[in-house]
Amino acid sequence: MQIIDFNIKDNKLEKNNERIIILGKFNTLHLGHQKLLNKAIELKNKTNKELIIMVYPDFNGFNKKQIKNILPLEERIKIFKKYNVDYLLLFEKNAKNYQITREKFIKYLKEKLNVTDVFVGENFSFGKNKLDDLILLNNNFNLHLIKLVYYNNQIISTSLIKMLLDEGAIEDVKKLLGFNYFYSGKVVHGMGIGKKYKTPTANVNVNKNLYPPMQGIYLSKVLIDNKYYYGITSISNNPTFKERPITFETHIFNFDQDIYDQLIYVELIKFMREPIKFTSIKKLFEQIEIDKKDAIMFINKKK
Ligand SMILES: Cc1cc2nc3c(=O)[nH]c(=O)nc-3n(C[C@H](O)[C@H](O)[C@H](O)COP(=O)(O)O)c2cc1C
Ligand SMILES: Nc1ncnc2c1ncn2[C@@H]1O[C@H](COP(=O)(O)OP(=O)(O)OP(=O)(O)O)[C@@H](O)[C@H]1O
Repeated sequence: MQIIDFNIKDNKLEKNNERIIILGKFNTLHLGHQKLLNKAIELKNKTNKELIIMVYPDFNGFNKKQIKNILPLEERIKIFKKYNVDYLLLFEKNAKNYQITREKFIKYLKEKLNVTDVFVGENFSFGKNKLDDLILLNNNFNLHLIKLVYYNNQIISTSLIKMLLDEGAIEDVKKLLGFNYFYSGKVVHGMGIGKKYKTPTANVNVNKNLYPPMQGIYLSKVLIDNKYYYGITSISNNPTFKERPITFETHIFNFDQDIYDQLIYVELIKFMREPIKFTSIKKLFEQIEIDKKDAIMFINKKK
């Protein structure tokens, strides 16, 4: 997969291939996005045309701000590679790119990228004028307008999933994403307190662009070296202790290997409770023992 930084003047791709493009921001990959992607891949396989997907990076070029996404760009790249997408068109939100007219953008797609087919959801628009935008696309390409995917009468959208994450509604998030919300990163050293209380935790250095869920204690599944383990994850600023930054740490069940510096994936399965400010470390670890029992009970029920 080739990553192209959008540039209206450059980015000329070879003419000998016709191409399909999926237009949107794609800040994550929810069930609506997956429908679009699967339909476009069907056409790619049928026609041998190459597939381009337009995505927004984790950066807002207007105010130079980092954006927090449910899937930071590096995770999205891994997924699009698995889908065999040929090109990722990185479209930075900045004044220069936003000044480009729809007509110029369409000309660029046709002449520079040799696009013949465009996939968008029914709610797609370049700006405010949705109907006009769709007519314009239809006049210039084979337009594949994909019906929106709903959950409980609500259109699935990135914004809706972010709202649910803010509430810790991790099980609903899974229904909209089609996969467990997860984060990944290398295991780093913590304070070493957990070990003393028979609860070692894998602290993960998460991508700064990750959109976090509500702080809390979650039942989780951890992927290490292609093998899954259950765990309990604490995402909190550890209110029992003074001025600790937010940490992402997991006590992994039935596991005692040294994994410092190793890349792990942590999938959140169930919200268990909110973090509590305990009056002593002893009380905190008494509660953690209860959490372990609750988690094991739940895991055994699932099996
Ligand atoms: C299952 C679990 C539940 C936790 N619950 C809380 C909590 O309610 N309040 C809190 O201040 N810290 C909580 N923590 C975080 C602990 O403060 C943290 O694991 C401990 O300070 C050890 O940190 P270390 O890994 O840096 O040594 C929890 C951790 C785990 C694994
Ligand atoms: N629920 C959905 N079903 C089908 N297609 C969708 C759905 N939501 C978005 N799309 C389409 O997927 C493409 C990318 O969507 P985009 O990421 O821009 O929107 P979104 O997920 O609704 O995000 P936001 O909430 O930030 O607007 C667009 O073509 C859009 O029309």
